[in-house]
Amino acid sequence: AVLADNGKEVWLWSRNEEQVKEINDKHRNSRFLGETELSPQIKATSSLQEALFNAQAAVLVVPSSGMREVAAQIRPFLTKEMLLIHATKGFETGTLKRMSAVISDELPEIAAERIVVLSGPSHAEEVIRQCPTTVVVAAHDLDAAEAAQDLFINPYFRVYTNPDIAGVEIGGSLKNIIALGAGLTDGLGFGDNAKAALLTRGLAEIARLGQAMGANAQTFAGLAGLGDLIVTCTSKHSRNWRAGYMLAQGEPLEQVLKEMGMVVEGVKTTKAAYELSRFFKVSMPITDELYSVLFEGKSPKIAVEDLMGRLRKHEMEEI
Ligand SMILES: NC(=O)C1=CN([C@@H]2O[C@H](COP(=O)(O)OP(=O)(O)OC[C@H]3O[C@@H](n4cnc5c(N)ncnc54)[C@H](OP(=O)(O)O)[C@@H]3O)[C@@H](O)[C@H]2O)C=CC1
Ligand SMILES: O=C(CO)COP(=O)(O)O
Repeated sequence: AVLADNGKEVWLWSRNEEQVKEINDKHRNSRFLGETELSPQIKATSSLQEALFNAQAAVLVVPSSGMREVAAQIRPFLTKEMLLIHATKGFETGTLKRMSAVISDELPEIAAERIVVLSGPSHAEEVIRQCPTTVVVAAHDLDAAEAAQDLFINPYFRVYTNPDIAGVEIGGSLKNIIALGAGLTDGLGFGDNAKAALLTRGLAEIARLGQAMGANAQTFAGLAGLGDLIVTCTSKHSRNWRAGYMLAQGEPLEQVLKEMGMVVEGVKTTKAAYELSRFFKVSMPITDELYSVLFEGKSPKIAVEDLMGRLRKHEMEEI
């Protein structure tokens, strides 16, 4: 919608024929956007070849679990000049790779300089209403970042550049763990103090792992770090927050995910971060407790008690 508002011809690709038909015939995507009318400049297709024909840029936004498969599928239709922008938040299960690395694996002929990450505090439900939104585009190459900035920027969608791809991907992914935790503490009826504690100490462990993985600490104070953490932990639009809230009501994880019907990246990301924290030998107490709640049946209330009862320490201590 942002690209169409900027006068671009936009082709959406979907594997769902009914969705394609609805977008083309009625200019609506009712499953995700209700009655909102889409610009007629947005066309849909179930053919990747058609979607990518003569394209200046491809924007990949499937859930992290589908990124490798979709990147491989688009390979025959890419040109070297095309900009590859992704907005997916998460790591690949098993390999623990960031999404830009998964894309590079599958598209070896695309120069790393053409890969751009778009991230930040941006719920689709508000962007479609043209609510003022700020995001960041990260690329190794400033020209590529500025080309992506040019495509998206407009009076309601402000786009900053940042050279730190790792930091932007890691910040956007790890905040979903803390958002699950924020939903849990809200669901348990704990107040604003608990939420502020979770965000602040959550950001500390996000930055700790991020720096160990080669990211710039400053990125975590920016839109892809603190910004996205705030929007996801404080909004009812957030699927991760909602999933945490439902878990606190005692609903089993499988049922929560089924009811949501949309991706809750924080679940897989908790497992990935749990493994990454051990690989990089970084302490992530909130992630550890969430791992126990999600995958080991620990009671959320006991998890909070255990976090509060940890050994006393200095606020700036590394471990
Ligand atoms: N929604 C938001 O506001 C934001 C989302 N993101 C990130 O974007 C990514 C996608 O999120 P979102 O669109 O909200 O997720 P949803 O679950 O709402 O939608 C996912 C869409 O991707 C399709 N899909 C899933 N896997 C594949 C695949 N292998 N091949 C083709 N299509 C596939 C699904 O199709 P089907 O219905 O057929 O399964 C569905 O249409 C996530 O990483 C999320 O964190 C980032 C910023 C904001
Ligand atoms: O990343 C998002 C907003 O920036 C969307 O968060 P959820 O996936 O929790 O809905």
